[in-house]
Amino acid sequence: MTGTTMIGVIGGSGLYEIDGLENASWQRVETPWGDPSDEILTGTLGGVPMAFLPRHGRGHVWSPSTVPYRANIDALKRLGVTDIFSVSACGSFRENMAPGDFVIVDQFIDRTIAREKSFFGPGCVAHVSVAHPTCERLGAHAAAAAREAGANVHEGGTYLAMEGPQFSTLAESKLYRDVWGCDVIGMTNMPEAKLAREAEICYASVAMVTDYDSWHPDHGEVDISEIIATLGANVAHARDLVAALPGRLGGERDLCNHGCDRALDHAIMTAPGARDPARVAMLDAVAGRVLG
Ligand SMILES: CSC[C@H]1O[C@H](OP(=O)(O)O)[C@H](O)[C@@H]1O
Ligand SMILES: Nc1ncnc2[nH]cnc12
Repeated sequence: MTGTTMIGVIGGSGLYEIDGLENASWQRVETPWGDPSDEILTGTLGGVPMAFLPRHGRGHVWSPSTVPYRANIDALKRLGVTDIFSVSACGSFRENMAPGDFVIVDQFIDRTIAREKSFFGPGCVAHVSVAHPTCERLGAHAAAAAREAGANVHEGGTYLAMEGPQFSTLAESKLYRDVWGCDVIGMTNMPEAKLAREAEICYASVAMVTDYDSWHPDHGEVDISEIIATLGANVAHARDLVAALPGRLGGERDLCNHGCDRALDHAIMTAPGARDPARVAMLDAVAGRVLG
């Protein structure tokens, strides 16, 4: 065993709080990247420490483009989170991935264009691999927990991350489905997953299908009221999934067999003497393990 587990849950549309945490309190966490989306609910569940952050803030105040992704991941790292389960609503490009189903995403195509995507930059340059952008081990736990929660689960799927906030045109929807082979679409998992990798936190993405996007001949345009109704009907599965996580992960953890927790081992390019102390100071939580 190399350390203790702390589970982080990022709640997406429809999931703004969770129940059942012992010693629960909402905590304000300051980061060098600004304020996170909201205070973070911390406590323990089944004896395992947990932190819950509503991605859009309570009351849904942040749009997909304005979610403070860097502050969110930094704040979770700062609290000691080792394993993030991201919960999101998504549209589906596959007939068999029906509204209400859960997809354990394992690949992304990042089409977002207006977001800060890295903690690194001038003064401290780093390049991590995101060839396999989610943690296989955590994804398997997410799939098992979702099944335990009674959801219909698809293990594996490619998520197209779009900028939004508008939904896709019909031509875009067909391109993503027929040409690019994507399975689901959403607006938030990028750059979240990339930042989690830079912060050496294992990351799994649980996408709850709310609609068929616009490609489906029998479903027409994406209708937000239908999305909200589907979310309402499925949020109980998401809460049950979260409740099943501590029992699956346990309180102690080994090194990640996927290497997520060592992603920065050989990633930093800037020579020690050439690093900008101000940038290095901002990386205290995210990259303190390798920057010292
Ligand atoms: C409510 S429909 C569009 C909205 O829902 C998804 O949010 P999240 O990923 O946080 O669950 C999608 O990405 C859009 O932001
Ligand atoms: N069809 C869709 N496109 C983008 N984001 C979504 N979130 C839920 N449904 C979506």
